[in-house]
Amino acid sequence: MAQGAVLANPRRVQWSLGGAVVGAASVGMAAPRVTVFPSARELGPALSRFVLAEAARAVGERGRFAVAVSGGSLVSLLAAALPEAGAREPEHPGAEWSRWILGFCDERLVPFESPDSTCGLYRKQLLSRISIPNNYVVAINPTLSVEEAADKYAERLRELFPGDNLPVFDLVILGIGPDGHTCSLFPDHPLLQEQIKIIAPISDSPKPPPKRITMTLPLLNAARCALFVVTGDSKAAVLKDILEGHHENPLPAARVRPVKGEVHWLIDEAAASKLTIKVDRPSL
Ligand SMILES: O=C(O)[C@H](O)[C@@H](O)[C@H](O)[C@H](O)COP(=O)(O)O
Repeated sequence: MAQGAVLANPRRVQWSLGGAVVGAASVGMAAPRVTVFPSARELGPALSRFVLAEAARAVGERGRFAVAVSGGSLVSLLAAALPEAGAREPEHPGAEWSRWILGFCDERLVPFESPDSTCGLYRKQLLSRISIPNNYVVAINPTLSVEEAADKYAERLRELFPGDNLPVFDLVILGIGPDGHTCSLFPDHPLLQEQIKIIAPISDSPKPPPKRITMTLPLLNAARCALFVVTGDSKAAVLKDILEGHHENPLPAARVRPVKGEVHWLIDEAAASKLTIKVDRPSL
């Protein structure tokens, strides 16, 4: 059982942050669990506890932890908290980095040296401090065309998930844009209808740079757990729409509903400011 996780019953797992339960989920239910923190400062340690608990559960059950991460502000949030948590608890079963497979929920088609490269940023800020084996960091080949890069990425994932019809990540960690995009899946984009590809190219991303590859909804919704991390008042309106709106044409982030998995939201008070639904506020 993942350290820090208290199994209330076979269908519920609770995550603790120094004794305070920061979230709970009924395994198999898609109902999102929303946990609100005063600011990113308090959210960071809870994020690393959550990730390490998921990692411990995966390693305990399957001997490895397959996680996919997004770009943007998530990079610095993870880099600030994860290495420190791992150093604080080197025996934590989730901190056995050699058991990790790290993929990217999306990636920009730029050289790794570019400040726009998500993998480049993770290499600099996180992977220089936690030693995931290089061949288990699934990076794109940015020298290919965006179509080829997407195909090659999908091929590599299928190699790493032999026997899975769809690669099943233990955890996908997502952000949202003010327009409700997640990964590089944008509102009203044809990619939202993609049902065959697991990784798709996009050349007209409204968020620069324009050329990217992205996980598609079938792949995201095959995950065991989807975790959204959202901070800042610029996300408050769209977050209300995603969590409380009932649309014929849901925003991309609202379409992430893992078929057999959980959805969690770790957000700060600024992003939560327009919500009326029930949320958890851990006593820190
Ligand atoms: O590489 C990217 O651009 C992302 O994967 C993207 O989907 C990001 O998660 C959101 O745009 C939120 O970004 P912020 O958290 O920086 O607002």
